[in-house]
Amino acid sequence: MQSALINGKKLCCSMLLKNCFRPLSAASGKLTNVEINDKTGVAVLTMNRLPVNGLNLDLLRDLLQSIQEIEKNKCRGLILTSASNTIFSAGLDITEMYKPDQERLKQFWNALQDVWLALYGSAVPTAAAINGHSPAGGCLLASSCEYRVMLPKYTIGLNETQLGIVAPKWFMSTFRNVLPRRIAEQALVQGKMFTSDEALKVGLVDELVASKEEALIKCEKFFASFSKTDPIARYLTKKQLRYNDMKELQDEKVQDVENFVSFVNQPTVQKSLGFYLESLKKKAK
Ligand SMILES: CCCCC/C=C\C/C=C\CC/C=C/CC(=O)SCCNC(=O)CCNC(=O)[C@H](O)C(C)(C)COP(=O)(O)OP(=O)(O)OC[C@H]1O[C@@H](n2cnc3c(N)ncnc32)[C@H](O)[C@@H]1OP(=O)(O)O
Repeated sequence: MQSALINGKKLCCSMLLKNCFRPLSAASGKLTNVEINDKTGVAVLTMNRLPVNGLNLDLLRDLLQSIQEIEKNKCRGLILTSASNTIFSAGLDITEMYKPDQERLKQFWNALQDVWLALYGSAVPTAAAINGHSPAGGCLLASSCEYRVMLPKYTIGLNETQLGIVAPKWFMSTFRNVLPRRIAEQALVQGKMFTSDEALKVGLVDELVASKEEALIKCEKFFASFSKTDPIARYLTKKQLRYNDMKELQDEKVQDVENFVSFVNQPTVQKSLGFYLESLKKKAK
C-alpha cells in the first residue's frame, strides 16, 4: 500500500482521500468547486464548466477567486483538476474570441492574465491532476503548476498555430519553464498535441496514473515531499525562478491586452476561428 509523510506522520494514501474533505465555501463559485482535505490541508480546485471546461470570462473569474481564497486560507497545496471524466479543459472558449463584444474581449484577456499570474506565482505549492484532454489554455493552466500527473490516452499541448493563432509570450515562457528549449520551440511552432505517453517522455508531465484518485494521491505525495522544507524559503525560491516571466507580463499587461484585441480582430484570424468553431460543431453532430 502506498503511503505519504504528512506533517511528520506516515499516512496510508487512501486515508488521505477518504471522508476528510470539506468545501471551502467562499471559494466555490458556480463554475469551480474547492474542497480542503482536513487531514493534509491540501485544496482540490475543480473546474466545473461542463462539457469541456471552456475558459470563458465567468470560469476565469471563478478560478481567480478560488486561487485567491486558497492562498488566503494558507492551504498546504492546490490541486487543479476537472469535474469531467474526459476533458481537463478545452482551453479558451473560442466563442469569447469569435465576433466578440469588444469590452468583454478586453475583460476576458485581463481575467486570463490574472489567473495565470495568480497560479504561476502562487505561494501555495501547485499541482495539476490532468484527468482528460488539455489543449491550449488547458495546457497553460496545467503547465503553470509545479507538478503534473496525467491519465493515459489523452492529449496535451499548445496547439495555437494549428488554429491560425499565435500563443503570447507568457504562454511560451510557461512552456519553456517545463520543457527543454528545443522541444518547446518545436512543439510551439508545430502546435503539437502530445499524447499522455509522449508528454511523459518529454517531461511535459511528471507521471502517468490510471485513475483520478491515483492522480490526487500523487499530487498529495508531491506536497508531502516539502514536509521538511521551510515554506517561506520554498516560496521565495520559486518566486525568484519565475520572476522574469511574471515581470515581463506585469510590465506589459495593458499592451498585452491591446495586442490580443488587435490580433483577434484581424479578419484572417476571425476567419480561422470561425472555421475552427464550425469544425468542432460538425464533429459533434
Ligand atoms: C504576432 C503578434 C502576436 C500577438 C499575440 C497576442 C495575443 C495572442 C492572441 C491569441 C491567443 C489566443 C490563445 C488561445 C488559446 C486557446 O486556448 S484557444 C482554444 C484551443 N482549444 C482547442 O483547440 C480545443 C478544441 N476542442 C477540442 O479539441 C475538443 O472539443 C475536445 C476538448 C478534445 C473535446 O472533445 P469531445 O469530443 O469530448 O467534445 P466536442 O468536440 O464534441 O465538444 C463539445 C462541445 O464543446 C464545444 N467546444 C469544444 N472546445 C471548445 C472551445 N475551446 N471553445 C468553444 N467551444 C468548444 C464544441 O464545439 C461542442 O459544442 P456543441 O457542438 O455546441 O455541443
